[in-house]
Amino acid sequence: MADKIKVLISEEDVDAKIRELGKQISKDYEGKEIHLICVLKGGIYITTELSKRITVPVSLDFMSVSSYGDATESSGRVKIVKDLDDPIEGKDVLIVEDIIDSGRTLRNLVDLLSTRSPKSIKICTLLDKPERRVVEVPVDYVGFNIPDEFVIGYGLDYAQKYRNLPFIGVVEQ
Ligand SMILES: O=P(O)(O)OC[C@H]1O[C@H](OP(=O)(O)OP(=O)(O)O)[C@H](O)[C@@H]1O
Ligand code: HPA
Ligand SMILES: [Mg+2]
Repeated sequence: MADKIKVLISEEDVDAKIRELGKQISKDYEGKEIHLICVLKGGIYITTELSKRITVPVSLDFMSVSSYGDATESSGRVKIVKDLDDPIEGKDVLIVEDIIDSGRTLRNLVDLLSTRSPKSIKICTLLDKPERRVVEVPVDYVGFNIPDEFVIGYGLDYAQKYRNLPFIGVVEQ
């Protein structure tokens, strides 16, 4: 049976917010270059859209980490599935995520990448669930703060489905 999906944040609102984030980031990094790191798989949609709205020079790399698998709760462990292709030494790194939930994925990632001598590391996330935080993460750019609900769309999956929805939704049980 098809799942019933409720829209939480519309396509128009997501698009407008990403444009806004791109504008702010372009202003904050004026005169610099940004090395964007997309956290696969969830971060892919926001990364591509956001990068199109950034007006300073951008380079792009991908990292794949996984803590959820097909479950709806973080296992607490973060596995590196694919490392970056390029060194980040001396670069202004901006990590791009779809969501921060417990904070474990980004905490682990920031700790790991910090050992590689980047010039700076900042974080941009489309969604944040502050109520769910288990470990502290310094978040620089947030699209939307959302309540403690399991969301899908715009990169976010439920058992690997629904990443391709152009809005943020909730599966109604
Ligand atoms: O703050 P946390 O509790 O760590 O949760 C957030 C992370 O969980 C999801 O990724 P997931 O590990 O499910 O992999 P995916 O991006 O490939 O779906 C999401 O895309 C974030 O990366
Ligand atoms: O709410 C969520 N939805 C999908 N994946 C997730 N990973 C962390 N939180 C979520
Ligand atoms: Mg992810």
